[in-house]
Amino acid sequence: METIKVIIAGPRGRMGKEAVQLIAGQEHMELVAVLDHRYDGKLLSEVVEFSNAEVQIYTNIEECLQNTKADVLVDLTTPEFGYIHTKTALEYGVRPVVGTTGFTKEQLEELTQLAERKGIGCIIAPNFAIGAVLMMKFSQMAAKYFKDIEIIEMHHDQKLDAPSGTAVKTAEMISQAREEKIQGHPEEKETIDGARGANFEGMRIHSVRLPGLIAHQEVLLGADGQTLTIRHDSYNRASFMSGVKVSIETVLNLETLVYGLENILD
Ligand SMILES: NC(=O)C1=CN([C@@H]2O[C@H](COP(=O)(O)OP(=O)(O)OC[C@H]3O[C@@H](n4cnc5c(N)ncnc54)[C@H](OP(=O)(O)O)[C@@H]3O)[C@@H](O)[C@H]2O)C=CC1
Ligand SMILES: O=C(O)C1=N[C@H](C(=O)O)C[C@H](O)C1
Repeated sequence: METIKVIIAGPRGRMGKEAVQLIAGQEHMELVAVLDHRYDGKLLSEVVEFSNAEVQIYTNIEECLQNTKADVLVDLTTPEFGYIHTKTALEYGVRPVVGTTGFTKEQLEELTQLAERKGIGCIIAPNFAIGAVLMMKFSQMAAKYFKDIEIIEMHHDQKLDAPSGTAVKTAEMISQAREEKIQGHPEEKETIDGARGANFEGMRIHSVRLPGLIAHQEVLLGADGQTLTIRHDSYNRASFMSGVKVSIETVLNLETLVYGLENILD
């Protein structure tokens, strides 16, 4: 297998650090540069404690892409910059693997069209953990029989986007198996704004943010006299790394944008 040259954007972050370690452990992958918004020209090992990655930090994405001739850019940054990085990478013919969440529907559509036009692969995966993908698929299956659904996503309090990318993807997948439905009492009133959560085609999404949490989600499905709860927990960021690895390998063989890890797993 040929060596896959990888750039990581956001290498000092919680996910980015884990991804740097992942690449270091792969014989068929090489970290050729990292993209940050600080420490231009320094080595990653100089700015991240316990890192021995002797790889250059770039703060300018175009310079980074031109100088490194990478195959794949892994983005683990913020909704604002993740979108810019993905778009720029596609324009330069570098395949993005994007874990960053919080993109709008319009941004996803635009990136899909750009990848199509360029004829190169891109993977945007709101959740790289296999258990989370199964939770979404099981919820979609159950929605055929249980039409009333509430999603409770629970994350650490440093998270920028709400609802989480996983919750949005779950709701989108469920909506393929269930008609839009008004839930709860048709005349219910919120006496405190937001009490019933966000409304996605009648499904309710509740976002919890607390220190101590990492990434957790429950999908509650109700029917006459019974409820079904489908829950997934990530207890560390290593839980996401097998999905990052398979995405880096798979994106090389794609010619379009794929949104969701469920679309590339066997
Ligand atoms: N798909 C999945 O399975 C998962 C996705 N995520 C998503 O990944 C993203 C990152 O999460 P997490 O690691 O927890 O967040 P962190 O805040 O820990 O990391 C983000 C990193 O990006 C850096 N950054 C900010 N702006 C830029 C920029 N312009 N260029 C390069 N780097 C930049 C930040 O630097 P600084 O701190 O100096 O601002 C920080 O080091 C989020 O969108 C999150 O929702 C998270 C977990 C799993
Ligand atoms: O910010 C996080 O931490 C996570 N973000 C992703 C999301 O928004 O769904 C994936 C996972 O839940 C962790």
